[in-house]
Amino acid sequence: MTTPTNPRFTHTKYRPFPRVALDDRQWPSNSVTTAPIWCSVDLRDGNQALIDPMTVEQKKQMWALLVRMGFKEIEIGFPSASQPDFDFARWLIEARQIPDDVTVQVLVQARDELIERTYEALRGVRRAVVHVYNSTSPVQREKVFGLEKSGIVDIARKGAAKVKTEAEKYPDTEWVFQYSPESFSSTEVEFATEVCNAVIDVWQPTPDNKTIINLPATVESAMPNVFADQVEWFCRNVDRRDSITVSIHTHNDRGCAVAAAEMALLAGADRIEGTLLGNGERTGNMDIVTMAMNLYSQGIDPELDISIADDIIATVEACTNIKTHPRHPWLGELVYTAFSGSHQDAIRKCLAVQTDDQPWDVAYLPIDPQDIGRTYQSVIRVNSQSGKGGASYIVEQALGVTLPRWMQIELAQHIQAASEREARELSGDEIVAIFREAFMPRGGHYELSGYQTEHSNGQHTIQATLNDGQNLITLHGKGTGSVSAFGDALHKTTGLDIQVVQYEEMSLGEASDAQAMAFVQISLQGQRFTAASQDGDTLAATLLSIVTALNIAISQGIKAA
Ligand SMILES: CC(=O)SCCNC(=O)CCNC(=O)[C@H](O)C(C)(C)COP(=O)(O)OP(=O)(O)OC[C@H]1O[C@@H](n2cnc3c(N)ncnc32)[C@H](O)[C@@H]1OP(=O)(O)O
Ligand SMILES: CC(C)C(=O)C(=O)O
Ligand SMILES: [Mg+2]
Repeated sequence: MTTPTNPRFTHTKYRPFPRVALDDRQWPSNSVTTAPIWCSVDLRDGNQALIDPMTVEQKKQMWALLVRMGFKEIEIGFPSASQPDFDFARWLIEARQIPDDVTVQVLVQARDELIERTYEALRGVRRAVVHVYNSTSPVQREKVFGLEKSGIVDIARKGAAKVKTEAEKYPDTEWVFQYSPESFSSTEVEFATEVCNAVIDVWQPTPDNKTIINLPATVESAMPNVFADQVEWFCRNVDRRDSITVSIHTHNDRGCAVAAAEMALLAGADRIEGTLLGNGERTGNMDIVTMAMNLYSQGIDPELDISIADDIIATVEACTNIKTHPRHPWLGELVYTAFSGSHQDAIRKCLAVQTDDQPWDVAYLPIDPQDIGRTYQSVIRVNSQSGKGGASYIVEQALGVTLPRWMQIELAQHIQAASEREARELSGDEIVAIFREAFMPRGGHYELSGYQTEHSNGQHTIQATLNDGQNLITLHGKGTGSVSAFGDALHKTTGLDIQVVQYEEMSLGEASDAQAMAFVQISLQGQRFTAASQDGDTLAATLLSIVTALNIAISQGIKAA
């Protein structure tokens, strides 16, 4: 047993949440196949949790983003509680900012004067959801409200009645009523259902005129499977199930808000409330972006435009003053980045064979980062944990060629040494610079000034000119190919026994002025030297790369005769 440093760290003062009696639960066998009705509560629940609540200007910015993303239901605030919320509602209505297919929603406590003010804020709106709530859990009943269950039912029933009678004063608006038994997940499910049934009895919804019943995990206090049981129990027992939209509103206290909302869909819910990137009270509201991307990555249309990921992050950060964690699911800066060698190797190999007409199937990348505007350049980043795949990928992207495997191994050694020396990540530019410095150094002992080749009777001959900085040296050689003929010519001139161990040449493009790239590894006095060269002609590129490899060898102490 570990003795905690702080003696107050005592688990025995907490109790497990009681399970729901639902032995024939169905939800574990269900699947989610379509997106739910989404409702953004960024402008209300997200806003009420901020150090500095949004100004009207920030609310306008957030509103524009939510509409652009395709939200059809947006909770715009608590207009009876604050003047900015009231003013924002008036601006939306008077400046005709609400598209025909978007419905605004507002929250209000079950208190008469607040409900009246709420309708004033909404005067003239085409369609709106009036969302009324009161708390139902034992702790709220006993310690906050000091009421028996009947008193709580009474608040709900009276609030619902007031919502209904006020609505009648504004007959030109299409009103939708929503009720939340706040702290639903911490309430005995039988009692929560009883309170909702009392509200339903007041509102008398029909299949053509539905009421929204929103089930909040105001504070997440149990595992998501317990929440799913509560939702399934509720859906089975609530009155007029066909006349209500069952909505879910989870918070993230245990880190499972998305999981709980997903399981609630399995359990029969129709609608999900949440916020972008999960801003909200304490650990936040359910993150709609994460849940929508979870659907998307399963081949389900999320019915929200998340392709504008960077705009979403920028707007949320500008309106909330909260930074996005680099490992935030789906959208964080690092979530499509691999530093480790084996991941980079797998990603590179999978990307090389992935085509647009096949289902996405790339190891370590659950979706194509390009779908949300991320480039493959940011996918592979290199530090001391990286192997040959990562650095090669970056050089290949920069040069437009595929490096031969032996070249990748050589490159990896240079990169590993540099990243360990620097003790940090190497940028793409640095990696390309290391490649060029190691394998394509400029200058050197010899410069290839020109060459001519001939081929007859199966034999290749070459005449080449080298400049050693002082003299022009003409060399002659023969062999079974131009490369071996050049090796022979170098041997005769320098006295060095140069064996071309590996070489590969490739074209860099389709156009007639295409550049060629050659990679070569020579063996000399028991050592290997690797070089690369680029030229308009493949043979020239190869000969240049041999001269470069020879120059590298000389620069490392190999002496010409
Ligand atoms: C889980 C959620 O997110 S719920 C939404 C929470 N959001 C907010 O509260 C943000 C906006 N709220 C506010 O600005 C203020 O609370 C206001 C303006 C609405 C009301 O302020 P106040 O009149 O000072 O009341 P306050 O919010 O402190 O509520 C306390 C009183 O309302 C009662 N009350 C609280 N919630 C409710 C409710 N949903 N329905 C009915 N009565 C309620 C309490 O029992 C308490 O009554 P008491 O004064 O008789 O003891
Ligand atoms: C008002 C309700 C829906 C709420 O925000 C909550 O219970 O978390
Ligand atoms: Mg909430």
